[in-house]
Amino acid sequence: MSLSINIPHKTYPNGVCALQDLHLTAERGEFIALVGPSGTGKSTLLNIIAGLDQDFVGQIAYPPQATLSFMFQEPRLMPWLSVADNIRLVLDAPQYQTDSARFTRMDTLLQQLDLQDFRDSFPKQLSGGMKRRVALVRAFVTQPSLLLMDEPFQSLDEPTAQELRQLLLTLWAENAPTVLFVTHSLNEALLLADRVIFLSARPARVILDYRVPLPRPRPLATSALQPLQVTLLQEYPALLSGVLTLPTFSQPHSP
Ligand SMILES: Nc1ncnc2c1ncn2[C@@H]1O[C@H](COP(=O)(O)OP(=O)(O)OP(=O)(O)O)[C@@H](O)[C@H]1O
Repeated sequence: MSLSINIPHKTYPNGVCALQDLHLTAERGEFIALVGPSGTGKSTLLNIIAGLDQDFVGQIAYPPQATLSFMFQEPRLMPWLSVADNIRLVLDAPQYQTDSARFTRMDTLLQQLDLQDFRDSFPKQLSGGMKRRVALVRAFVTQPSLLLMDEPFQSLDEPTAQELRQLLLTLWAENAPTVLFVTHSLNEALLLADRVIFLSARPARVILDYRVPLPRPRPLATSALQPLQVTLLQEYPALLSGVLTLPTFSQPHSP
C-alpha cells in the first residue's frame, strides 16, 4: 500500500521538537530504511505512523483497508504464554476472527522459520534469535500491508542478525508489504532496502532520499557493499559530518 507522510512538526509537551518539515512517500510494496543519528526522532515517527502517538501537526495517509504490523527492538513476547499463544494473542483480535486461514498460516510460518518444535515452549526457553523469529511470525501472520520495524535485529550477534535479515527478505518477497525499517547501520540499510532515507539530527527531516542501485537478491556479504558505501559517501560527504554513526564503515582515503 502507498503511504504519504507530511509532518510540519511534532513537539513533545516538554518542548522537545522531534520532527520538523518531514515529508515522505512510500510506494506499495517498497522496502524503505530510515537511517539517522541517535535521538533524532525515528521511533517518534514510527509511533505516529502506527497511530500510537496522535499528538502531532500534520497528516499520515494510507488506504483505509490497510493493515499494519509493528516489530520493536525488543521481541515483546508475553513471558507467561507459549510461542503459539503469543501469536494467537494477535490472531484473536476482532478484526482477524473471521479469517479462517489464520491458524494454518501460523503453522506454515512456524514451519518456515524452523520453530515448529517450539510452539509450546516459553520465551525464556528460547535464544535471542529464536525470539526474533517468533516476533517475525507474529508480524507476518496477519498479512500486513504496512510493516513498521524499529531496529528489530539490534543487540544480536552478526551471523544471527544476517540470518534474520535473510528471513525477512524472503517473507517480504512472498508477502509484499510496504516496509519502514529503522536502523543505525548503513550496511543493514543497503542490504535490505529499495530506498534509504537519511534523517538529520533532531528535529528530524529528510536530508537524502537514496535509491539503492543493487539488484535483488542482494549480496549478503557486507564486503560486497563496501564499494557502494564509498561511492555514496564520496557523493554525499555531508552524511559523514555528524549525521551518521557508521561503526562498520572504513572511510575512503583521500587521494
Ligand atoms: N515521551 C516523550 N516526551 C518527551 N520527549 C521525548 C519523548 N519521547 C521521545 N522524546 C525525545 O524526542 C527525541 C526523539 O526520540 P526518539 O526516540 O524518537 O529518537 P530515535 O531517533 O528513535 O532515537 P534512537 O535512535 O536512540 O532510538 C529524543 O530527544 C527524545 O528524548
